[in-house]
Amino acid sequence: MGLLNYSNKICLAPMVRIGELPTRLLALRYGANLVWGPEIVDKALVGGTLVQRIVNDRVNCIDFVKPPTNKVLFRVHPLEANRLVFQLGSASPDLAVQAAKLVADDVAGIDLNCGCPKHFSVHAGMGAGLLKEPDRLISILRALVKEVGVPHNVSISCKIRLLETKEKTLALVERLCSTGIRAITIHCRTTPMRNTEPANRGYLHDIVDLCKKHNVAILVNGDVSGYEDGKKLIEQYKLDGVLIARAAEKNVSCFRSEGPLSNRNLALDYLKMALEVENNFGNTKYCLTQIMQGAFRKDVRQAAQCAKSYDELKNAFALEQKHSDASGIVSAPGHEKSIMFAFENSSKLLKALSNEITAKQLAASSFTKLIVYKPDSEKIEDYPDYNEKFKSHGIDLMIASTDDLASKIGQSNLIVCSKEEHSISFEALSTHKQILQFSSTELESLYNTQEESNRANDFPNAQADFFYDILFKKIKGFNTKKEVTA
Ligand SMILES: Cc1cc2nc3c(=O)[nH]c(=O)nc-3n(C[C@H](O)[C@H](O)[C@H](O)COP(=O)(O)O)c2cc1C
Repeated sequence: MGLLNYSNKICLAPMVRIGELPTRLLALRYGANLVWGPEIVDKALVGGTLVQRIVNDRVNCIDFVKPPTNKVLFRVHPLEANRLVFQLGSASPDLAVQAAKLVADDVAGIDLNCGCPKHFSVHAGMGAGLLKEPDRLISILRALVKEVGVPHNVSISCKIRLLETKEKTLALVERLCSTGIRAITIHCRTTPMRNTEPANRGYLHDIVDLCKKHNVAILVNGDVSGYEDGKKLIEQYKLDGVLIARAAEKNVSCFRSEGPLSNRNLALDYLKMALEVENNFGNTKYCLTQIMQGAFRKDVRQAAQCAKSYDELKNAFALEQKHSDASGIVSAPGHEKSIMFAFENSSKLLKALSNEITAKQLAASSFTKLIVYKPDSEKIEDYPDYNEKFKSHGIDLMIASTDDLASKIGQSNLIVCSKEEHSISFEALSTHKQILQFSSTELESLYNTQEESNRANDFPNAQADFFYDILFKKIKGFNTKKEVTA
């Protein structure tokens, strides 16, 4: 999967119950760069019967299920590729390695929880219990790096709390940096401190300097309220990134650069996402009722709280819609619109699109922003600089990377994407975007035609008509249609 790049990242912190798939996917859609899953203890994966890895075609996910009940322990979506960190609870190098190996090929990072102050964790020598036994903590990290990180090409990290004194914290960080881990998250509170006490960043600069000296990424957690605050802290303390927990628990759209959504709109997005990925009903109800607090009429909240099935949850929302039209979350395209192209071979596509006819057609359909998704497999140098060409038609050209794919999908009014790229079409469809899909064979003919035509200087020619006909017919019609597939 390739090692994680932790630099300049605003991330969803690990949270049991909250950090299941719907929250993670929404966090990514709203702009989070990386997402941590909820802590799962090693024994849940390897104790008794081994967890099984199952490809779930129905929701296009990988499920880790526990026989004999086959309860889903962890569900991973392809949209999380390169951006998902699995958090492990462990007190033993052997168990940690066995458990981490089971998920290593489906996640980008594995993080050891060394900060949970809860009795069940500390009592078993896990979480903050590890801070009291640094030798064991170090041996777990070394084992994870050697036996999982290196062979599976997955990044190993840990999340710790401050110790009682600056000297003790720095001494521990120095030891952690020598284990081969790639990142440390520091929750700026000591173990006895409750979350209601303000985070202590008093000597954060020293911790940052130490990590930088060892080339280990440093991420900070504690009282980060959202996108703006995160960016400010990254700059102020020269951090690699920040992790946001409670602010995201309350409203996961805190990752949006343009500010959070109202809890009403968020609740609707959450329910739709939970349905799309078939999230466990009990978990959906728990997360949803948290989001709904104070944001819905009392009778609606009560109906949600009493719901025993997804149908009953939907009925609760139907009750709400009697009072207000909640369909406003599917934003109507305004005057200025964005179009996004997302294919595996986008540099070729951009070359094929960069002709006068395309630019004029896009401008005629009021598109002022053209977003082209650059998959990780392509180099930015492969993208010719067509900015001026499109600019002369009043269109801003923007190249989006995997990191900001979800947020760019969120900003687009129409998404033209590959039929084979399920994660893109999933995100586009679940955000209720207009979507137009082409297969790679259809596109291939466009590329080839364009290359021939370039040589003959007569683009587009008759063979490209197929693609262009469908594309522009649909683009022109897209205001009135909800979903478009070629
Ligand atoms: C509901 C909830 C669940 C949490 N679960 C985890 C967890 O699984 N692993 C972990 O390392 N920290 C967990 N934490 C702690 C947070 O990741 C974070 O360290 C803490 O809340 C401080 O960050 P904040 O001030 O942004 O909330 C949890 C916190 C909350 C509120």
